[in-house]
Order: sequence, then structure tokens, then C-alpha cells
Amino acid sequence: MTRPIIVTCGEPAGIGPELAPRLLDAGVPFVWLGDPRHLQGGTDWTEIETLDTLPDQGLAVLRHDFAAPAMPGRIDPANAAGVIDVIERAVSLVMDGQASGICTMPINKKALKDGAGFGFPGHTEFLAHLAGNATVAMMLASTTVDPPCRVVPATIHIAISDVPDALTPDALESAIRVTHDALIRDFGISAPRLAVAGLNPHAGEGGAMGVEEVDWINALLDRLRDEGMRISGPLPADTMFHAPARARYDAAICAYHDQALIPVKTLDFAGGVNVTLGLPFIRTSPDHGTALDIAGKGIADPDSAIAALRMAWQLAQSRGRGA
Ligand SMILES: NC(=O)C1=CN([C@@H]2O[C@H](COP(=O)(O)OP(=O)(O)OC[C@H]3O[C@@H](n4cnc5c(N)ncnc54)[C@H](O)[C@@H]3O)[C@@H](O)[C@H]2O)C=CC1
Ligand SMILES: NCC(=O)COP(=O)(O)O
Repeated sequence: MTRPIIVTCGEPAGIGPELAPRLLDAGVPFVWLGDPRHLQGGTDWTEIETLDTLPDQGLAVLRHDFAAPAMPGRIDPANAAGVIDVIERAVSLVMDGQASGICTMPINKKALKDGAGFGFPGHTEFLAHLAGNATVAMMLASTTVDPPCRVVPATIHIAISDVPDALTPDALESAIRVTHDALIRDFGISAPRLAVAGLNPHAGEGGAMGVEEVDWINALLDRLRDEGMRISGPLPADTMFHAPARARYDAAICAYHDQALIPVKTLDFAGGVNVTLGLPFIRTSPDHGTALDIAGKGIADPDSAIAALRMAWQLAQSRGRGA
């Protein structure tokens, strides 16, 4: 029996519902979990009752009724609880072995907070919670550039003013270890090479532009290198993402969200995939958000979502979860 990937609907007013039928181009078994009222008119879909058998053509829909229909571009707070419930249901399906992984369509974090009191800044933190407080990391990975650009921010969805306090030795070590283990387990890289970005311009330039590198980052990386990990850094972040620099490492561990995500979204916005590392199940997502400004206009590029679905399937296969 083939166990499909669950694609969660994401924000009903965003581009997730119109991307759903485009995902058939990925050529992997998947089921869309959401309210069929939110799909665009003319979508070829079939409701399924169980994940055992998928239709020969069109979109397989596992129905999840929401409180309200959806208007592209216009968030309805009444639907916030449904978005959260769908993520929880997808996790249940994958945790009990009915599905092989999850590919999430984007959510609007503020809408979930305002509409349903959602207490998490994103999927990453919510999925870690649902998995029993798993220690996770958020990786954004290119799929169409060579050498690849894979980035992991050691602090994620927090204000920039909170970064210096949140970037503790424990947080950086955790991001490094989770990434190291995931590159071996899920990406088949037996001896991963990691590059760690400094927090400060020029990685602090010996304390002339910030002290975190000399105060503790150097010592942490030395300790991990003594264990045998292949780690370079702390490196100046502005010069570690051009192609010859990327050829020297398999993933970059960054200090904060934008330091990590700007390079991958600039190099490969259409092919970027978000992968949650460290979960007991596979979860991927496109790199983009809800794109409310273009929702319903039929111009959303499906490539990142397709890449995310394909990667979910590949990673599930590598964990022996697909069939
Ligand atoms: N995994 C997730 O659930 C993610 C959710 N978000 C959420 O999405 C919302 C909007 O975030 P933004 O920063 O505005 O980013 P965004 O990615 O939604 O949009 C940024 C720009 O890129 C364009 N764009 C995005 N995806 C596109 C596509 N597939 N084809 C063509 N153009 C596309 C949009 O039209 C917009 O001009 C926020 O609430 C944010 O939290 C953002 C990133 C990931
Ligand atoms: N900017 C990336 C992002 O917001 C993805 O967050 P998540 O919902 O995957 O945690």
C-alpha cells in the first residue's frame, strides 16, 4: 500500500487552494486536506474517505469542513480554527502511519493569532509542540541552484531586537546538532560540512564590531570540532553565500531569520523548500507565504509548492515511510 503525503490547505484566502490542483504535476501520491468549498471553481477533485485508495485522476480531497467559505485575498477570522485543526489532523494521520509525510501550504500567522488565539509563531514551533516538544530546526533549501543553498536560522520567528539574547550557546548548539543529524539521516550526507555565520558584521572582526564571536561562538565551535564535526566559522555572513563559498559546505547555520532566508529566497524563490528538521515525521512547505495580494488571480507560481511536495516524498522514501 502506498501511503500518500498529506497537503494541508493553509490559509483559505491565500494562494494555497489554487495551488492544490497544480501539485498534481509533482507526480507523487498526495491528498489535499481542506474544505472543498475553498478550491477554485472548475477544479477536478474527488472526495476520499480513507487514505487507502486515491482516484486515478484529479485532486484527492480529504474533507475538513470549515466555518465559512473563502474569499481570495480577504482573511475571515472565522476560518482560523479550521486552519489549525487541519494541521493537527495531518499530524495525527502521519503519526499513526496512514500518511508518509506532511506538506503544508502557507498560513497567515497573525490571522491565526487574531482569529483563534494561536499561540505559536509558525508551523515549525507548532509541529514541534504536536510532536511532544521535539527539538527542531527550520531549514530552507534550494532545489534548482548549484551548489545548493541550505540555511538554518538558529533563532526563528522573533523580533530582531530579541536576537542577541535568544542566540545563546544552547540555541546555536541545538541548531548545529539538529542540522548535522538531519543531513546524515534525511539527506544522505555521511560527513556533513557546516558553516556557521557570525552574528555581527564581519563576524565581529576580532571584537571590533561586536563581542559574541570572541566571547563564546569561537569556543562553542572549537568544542564541536573537537568532537569531529566539520564546521567552519564563525564566517562573515555577507560573503558566505556566493557560489564558490557555498561549494565549501552543505548547510549554513545562521544567527537569525533574515540572515538565513534572504540568500535562499533570492537565489531560488521558485524552488525553495522549507523543511522542519528534527521531527519524528517528514514536513516540508513552499518557501513563500500566503501571497494575499495575488490570491485568486491565477498567477501564483506553483513551482516552490511542487518542489516541497516532491521533497516530502523523497524524504519519506529515505526514511522508508512511503510504502
Ligand atoms: N510556511 C508558511 O506558512 C509561511 C507563511 N508565511 C506567511 O505569509 C504571509 C505573507 O507573507 P509575506 O512576507 O508577504 O510573503 P509572501 O511569500 O506571501 O509574499 C511575498 C511576495 O511574493 C509574492 N509571491 C509569494 N508567493 C508567490 C508565488 N507562489 N507566485 C508568485 N508570487 C508569489 C507575493 O505576491 C508577494 O508579492 C504572512 O502572514 C507570513 O507569516 C510566510 C512564509 C511561510
Ligand atoms: N519565513 C518562513 C516562515 O515563516 C515559515 O514558517 P513556518 O510556518 O514553516 O514555521
